[in-house]
This record gives sequence, C-alpha cells and structure tokens, in this order.
Amino acid sequence: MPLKTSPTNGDTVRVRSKVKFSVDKLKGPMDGVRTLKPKNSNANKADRKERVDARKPRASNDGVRTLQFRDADEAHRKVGVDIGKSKRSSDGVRTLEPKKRGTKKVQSKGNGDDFVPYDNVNEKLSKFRGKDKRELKTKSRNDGFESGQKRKRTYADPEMVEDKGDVKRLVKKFTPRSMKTLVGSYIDKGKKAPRGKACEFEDSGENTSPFTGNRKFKGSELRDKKDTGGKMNGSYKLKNVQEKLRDGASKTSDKRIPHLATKKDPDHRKYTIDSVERSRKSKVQCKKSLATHSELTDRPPKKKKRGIRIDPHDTSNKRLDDDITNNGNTQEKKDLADSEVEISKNAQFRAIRPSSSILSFVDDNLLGRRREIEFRRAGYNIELPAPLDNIPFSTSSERERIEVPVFRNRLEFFAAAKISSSFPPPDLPEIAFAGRSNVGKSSLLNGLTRQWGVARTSDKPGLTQTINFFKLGPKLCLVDLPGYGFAYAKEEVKENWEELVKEYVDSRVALKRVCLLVDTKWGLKPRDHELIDLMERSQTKYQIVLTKTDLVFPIDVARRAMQIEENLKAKKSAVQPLMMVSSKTGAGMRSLRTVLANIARFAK
Ligand SMILES: Nc1nc2c(ncn2[C@@H]2O[C@H](COP(=O)(O)OP(=O)(O)OP(=O)(O)O)[C@@H](O)[C@H]2O)c(=O)[nH]1
Ligand SMILES: [Mg+2]
Repeated sequence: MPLKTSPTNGDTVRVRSKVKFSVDKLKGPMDGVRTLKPKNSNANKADRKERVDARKPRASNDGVRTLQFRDADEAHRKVGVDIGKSKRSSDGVRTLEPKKRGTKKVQSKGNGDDFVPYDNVNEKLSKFRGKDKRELKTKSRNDGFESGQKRKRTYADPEMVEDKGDVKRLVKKFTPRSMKTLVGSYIDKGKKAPRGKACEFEDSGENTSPFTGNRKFKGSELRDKKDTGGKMNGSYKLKNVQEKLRDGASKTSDKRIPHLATKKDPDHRKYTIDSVERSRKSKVQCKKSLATHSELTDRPPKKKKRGIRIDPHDTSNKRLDDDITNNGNTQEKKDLADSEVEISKNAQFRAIRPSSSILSFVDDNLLGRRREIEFRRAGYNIELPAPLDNIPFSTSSERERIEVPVFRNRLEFFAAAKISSSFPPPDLPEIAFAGRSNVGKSSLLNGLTRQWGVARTSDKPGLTQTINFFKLGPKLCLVDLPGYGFAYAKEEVKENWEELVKEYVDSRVALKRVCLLVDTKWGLKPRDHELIDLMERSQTKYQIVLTKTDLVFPIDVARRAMQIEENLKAKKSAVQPLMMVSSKTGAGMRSLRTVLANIARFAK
C-alpha cells in the first residue's frame, strides 16, 4: 500500500491494522514509492499480527505492496503454495505447486522474484481454506481445461481421438445390450470369426464392424491371459458365442477372417496389440459384456458362489453342506435311504384302516388322547387317579367297587429273583408282565389292583432289575419282569436280565400268561419279536397289551392295534384279543381285569 505522506526519520507511521512501524531509514524509491523499514522488535509484532516478515519489505515495480514469507514452508502453511518449487513458465505466468493439492497458477505482475501479491493474500487464503479448495482440486485434475468443462479422455492413439464417434461408442456404449445386438448382427450377417476367438473384432477394410479402424479385441490374447494365470478367465465363458461365430465363419471367405487379415497387415497387427494393451480397462469391459451376453442368450446366469468354503468332513456345517454330502457320500445316501424307509413306514401306518370293532372299542373305553371335558361329560371325576377305571366318583373304598373280585385282593410282594435258582416255588398260577424298559409294566400292576406304589415305578428306564413276585389273594400271582432294550444299566447287567427273563418265560411251569406290553406310540420292536419267537417255541401263551394309550390319538391307538393283530395273525401262542390300556387314565383296565381274572378262575 503506497504511502501518501512523506515521513521523516524517527516518525512513526501507521500501516494497516494498527501496526506501528518506526521509520528508521527512508530509502529513495526508484519508482516514486516509498518503502518502510522497521526499526526494532516491533517488526516481530507486525510479523505475528500481519503474518508477514516486514523486515525486508520490497517494493514492486508497479507499486504493489508485497509480502515475503520467511521460507517456503511458511508460505505453504499460509497460502498453500510451495514457493520453493515455484516455476516460471515462458509466458511470464508463475506456477506455484501446492504440496499434494494439485497445481496452482498465480499471476504475478512483478519482476519475477519469488513473491505473491500482497493484495491477493487474503483472497488466496480464503480460497484455499474454504470450498474453493475443491474447486482447485477439480481444476488441477482437469489441468489444461477451463472450469466447468468436462475432462476429456486422452488416448495414446491419435486416430482414436480423431474419430470421436467411435471412441464414444467404444468407451461409453459398450453395454450388454449393445453387445447382444452387435454379436447378433455378426451372426446374422454370417461374419467370420476364427476358432477360439470369440471377442475378436477388427477392421477388415470394409467398414462392417462398429469399431471400424479403431479397436480390436483379440480373443487369443484373452486366452493367453488365462494360460498365464491372468484375470481374463472370463473369456472362456464365451464358448457359446464362439460356436455361433464359428458357424457363421464357415459361410464367408478367407479374406474376411480377422486373424488372416492381421497376418497380411503387420502394422495393423501392431496397432491392434498396442490398442489392447493400452486400453486394458475397455478390454475388460468388453470381456465382461460378452460374457454377460453369452449368458443372456444361451443359458441362465450362473449363481455366483459365496466365499465360504465348506469342508465336507466338518459336521458342524451340516446345514450348509447338505447338498455336497448327499451327492458324494455313500454313507449319507444310505442314511437317506433309511430315512426314506422310515418315512414310508409311517406312511404305511397312516394308511391302516382299523376295523369297526376296534374303533368302537377305542371309542367306548375313551382310549387315546382325550380332552378333560370329554371325561367330565362322561361323568368321571378327573381329580382321582385313573378316573376311567370304571369307578366313577369312587370314595375311600375304591377296591370294593372293582367289579372283578380277584383284583380286590391285596397285592403283596413276596419274592425277587436275580437268577433262576432264586425263583420261588410255583404254587400259584402266575401272570407275568414283560416288555421293553419303561413301557409301563410296574405301573400296570398297580393300576390293575388300584394299589399305587406297591410296585415301584420310575420314568427312568431300567428301574426293575429283578423278577419280582406279587401275590394277589390266595389264588393268583403277578410277576413283574425286568425290561429289555434301552435302560440305564451296564450292558452285562442288561444281558443278564434278558437271559433271566428268557429262562423264566421258557421254563416256568406255573406261568399261565405273559402280558407282552407294547408302547402304543412305538409298536413292536425287534426285541419284542425275539421274545415272541421264544414264547412261540416254548408254547407259552402271551397276550399283547398296548400301554400308554393316553399319549396318542384314538385313531392311532386303533391303527396300532390293527397293525399288531395283523402281524401276529400266524402266531399260535398269541392270545386274542389284543388289549389296550392306560395306567394313567384307567382306560381299558376293566377289560384287562376281566381277561386276567378268567385265567385265575380256570387255572389249576
Ligand atoms: N402317560 C402314561 N404314562 C405311563 C403309563 N404307564 C406308565 N407310565 C409312566 O411310564 C414310566 C415308566 O413306568 P414303569 O411302570 O416304571 O415302567 P416299567 O416297564 O416298569 O419300566 P422298567 O421297570 O424300567 O422296566 C413312569 O413314569 C410311568 O408314570 C400310562 O399308561 N400313561
Ligand atoms: Mg418296572
């Protein structure tokens, strides 16, 4: 800022923003402009306030007050330019290169020294601080273009730049749809394509290709990329297009075969290879487009596999690797087949049509799973244990009201045997209760006599481990056998039970009837069949008793009964009818008592 007055030595002048300068020496200006030189440390204040180094102010030729930064770093901090790297162009324009901020051009009216115009400092600072920074960035990116003008794509090949229309088509319009049209037109017109070069389009001098004279994609190069483990594997997805092109190729002459034309014209070949290498991006785009096109035209797009790799031996991934294991693993196939058999068994079971007599028996005795309201409507007191045991509204003298007198007797435990030699003498006719563990043998004993707790029960299979003998009055003996099949016991122990049961069933002379208990839900199991076979051999009379009928639907109770009756039709020792009971509800108990009481009556 030029001074209007002429201060003398020792005068204090005010220069912008209340900064005081002591005029130490006034130098005669060359251009009529006086410059000030600070005298003492006030210069530092001035430096801090104005952020300039005023110790060595310089005047420009055009009277513009200028600032000089201490060093390049400070200049960069303040203004964002690197003065140290400033260059001067031939046209007198000083170019200051901002660090990592692109290139900035600052016009200087001065004589070429390293300075920026003082008047422009604030403006520059605000520009570099605010949104103008972005402007600068864009500007630097579009170096050589005016602001607002779109940056042009540059091509090494001048020909390509010249033919703007084709460049546009090449770069911008290379979409799957366009490729579809393109390849379709090739196929339709019977244009030739060499074997294995699906993506090869070139100028054969006939201006037939949409990329005439500008572009060539060589399938062979794509293939080479694959061979070298490059990222061009997608070219092999183009087989279908290749085949179509190959079909079309057979109809045209040799001169139109692109690779032959390439051989004839080495310059052209050079050009095409260069082009491909230079514009790698466009090549990949082409490849992708063709791949997409081939998928569009010939087959549904392949599902992209996720990055998760499934270890076929890892059972924790069961849900994920279902498909894999089902395809490859024979063991899995076997299991699958087994499960199919199981399913078909269930289907067979559901297909059973029970006879009307069984259905009516199930209905009359309220067998199967029922709602409480049904029991109430039928007049049973559901507060009592086994309310359906035909003793409605029974009082303390329940046993007196049992219709079958023998079961009114007291149930008394009198012997337990782990081995056959421990069996008690066979004085009374015996009725044994056999079956798998947890099927409800002990519960049935209690239920029949309505003496809960005499025979010990548990929801844990394997509670009864000895042959327990119970006297029921003077005329009958009930025998609770250990169960077989699954139980919480050692294998050896279980084997002993089974041997003991078999021995008892096989050799006991006092045994008049074996009630073979079968869980209604599960039906006969292989172990049951083993015992049946044994009893058949020893001609021991046995009767099937379905237990836990309250846990399944009435129709299924009837089906199970029907199924087992069918199975045991040919068995000679099997006694009809099949019985169905529930120790919990008391359903079917009356019928069973009647049957068993007859044994005691006629037994000798
Ligand atoms: N819902 C229902 N549960 C029953 C029935 N009969 C028995 N249970 C239950 O089945 C479980 C096993 O009964 P148990 O009488 O101990 O069976 P078990 O055949 O003697 O068993 P082991 O002595 O181990 O051979 C117990 O929890 C009983 O309450 C029934 O008819 N209905
Ligand atoms: Mg038991």
